[in-house]
Amino acid sequence: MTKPIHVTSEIGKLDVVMLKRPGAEVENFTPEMMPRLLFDDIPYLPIAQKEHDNFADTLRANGAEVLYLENLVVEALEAGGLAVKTAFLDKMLTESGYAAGIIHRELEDYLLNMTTTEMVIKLMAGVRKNELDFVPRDLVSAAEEQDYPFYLDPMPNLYFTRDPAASLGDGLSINHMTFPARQRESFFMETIINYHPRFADQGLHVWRDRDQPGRIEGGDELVLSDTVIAIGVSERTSAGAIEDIARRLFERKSGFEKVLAIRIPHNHAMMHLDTVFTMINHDQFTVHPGILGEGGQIDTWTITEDQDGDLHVNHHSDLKQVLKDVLGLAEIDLIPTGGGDPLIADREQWNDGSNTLAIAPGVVVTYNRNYVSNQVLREHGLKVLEVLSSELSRGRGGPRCMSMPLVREDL
Ligand SMILES: NC(=[NH2+])NCCC[C@H](N)C(=O)O
Repeated sequence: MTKPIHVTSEIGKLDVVMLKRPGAEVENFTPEMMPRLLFDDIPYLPIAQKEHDNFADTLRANGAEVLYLENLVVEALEAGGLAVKTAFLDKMLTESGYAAGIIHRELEDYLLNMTTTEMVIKLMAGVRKNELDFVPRDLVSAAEEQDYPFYLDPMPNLYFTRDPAASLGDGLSINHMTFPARQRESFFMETIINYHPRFADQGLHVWRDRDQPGRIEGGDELVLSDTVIAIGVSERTSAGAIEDIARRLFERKSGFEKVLAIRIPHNHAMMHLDTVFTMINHDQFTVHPGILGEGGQIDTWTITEDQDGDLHVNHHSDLKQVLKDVLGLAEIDLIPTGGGDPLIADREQWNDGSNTLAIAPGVVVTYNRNYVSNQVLREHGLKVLEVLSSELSRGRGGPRCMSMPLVREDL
C-alpha cells in the first residue's frame, strides 16, 4: 500500500498535496517588520485568497487531493486530546520566547480558552498585545519592548508549505529553518506527523528532524529520481546539513544513493534552489541563467557512500553534464527563465518565473505574470497551466514553494 507520504520524483503525477490558504498572518504586520518577516510587500488578503483558491482548484481539476495545513494541525491536536494540545501550546510559546513566567501563563490562558481551530488560526496569525487585558510589568516588556505590538509574531510565510518539511521517498525531513521568522513553522508539520491519524504510526521515516543543528529548507530539496536528490547550498541550507541528511538517507536505506549539492548565490531573490532551478519533465529543467557562469558552469558536488560507509564527495562544474550522468540521460533540455534575455530573466525570476511545479511529466503550474517564461516553456513542448499571481507573488514564492507534495505516482 502506498504510504501517506510517497515521493520518488519531482514530476510523477501529483496525487496528494498539502497547501496553506493565506490567512490573517499575511497582512498582520507593519512595513517596518517586512524584512525580518521575509516579505517585500503586504499582500491584499481577499485577492491573495482568491488567487490561492485558483491555485488549489487547478491542482484539484488535474486530479490532486488537496489537504490544508491548518486543518491537518487542528485534526492532529483533536486526535491527540487535551494533553497533546496543552503540550503543543506550551512548546509553541517557548519557541516564541516565553518559556515560563507571567506572559507565558497569560497567553496560555488566552489561547487555551479558544476552540482548537481558533487557537491554531490565532497562533498562525499572531497575537497582538492589545488583545489581552493585562499589562506586563517586567523590565523587558516595560523598558525594551513597550512599542512592539506583538506577543506572538504572525507567520506570513506559512503558505509556502514547501519549506518547513520535504517529502523524500517514504518519509520526510522536518526542517530546522534558517530565520527566526520561519523556525516555528516546522513544529506544525512535526505535530501532524506525530498525531494526525492519517500520518501517525504509518511507518513514515523522519530522515532528519527539526532538532538537528544545521539549517535546511524544502525549497532546496529536489527529488530528481528514486535514487538521486539535489540539494541547494544556499542562503537557507548549509553544507553541513546536506552532509548530515545524506549520511542518514544512506545509512537508513532510504533508496537514495546519491545527493547532488548545488551551490547557488546566497541572497533573498534566490533564497532556495527551486527559485532558480526546477525539474519539469524526464529530461527538462528550468534554470535561471543568472546562476550559471561561462559555458553553464556552476559548482556542484555529488555525494555518495563508499564501502566503509564514509561520504565520498566529488566536485563538478558542468550542470548539464552532471545531470546527464546522475540521471543516465543522453541529452537534457535546460530551459532558461525569460528565454535568456537577462533583463526579463531577472524580472521574471524575481516573481518566481523559475519556480514551476510539475504535476505530471511535462505538465507544469506557473504564475500567469511570467508570460515570457511561460511562452518559452510552451515552445519547449510543455503543457503550462497558469494561475493568478498578483498578490501571492509578494511573498517571494511561486507554485513550487506554495505546495508540499505528499504523494506522487512513481515514474
Ligand atoms: N521554496 C521557496 N522558494 N520558498 C519561498 C519562500 C519565500 C519566503 N518569503 C522566505 O523567504 O522564506
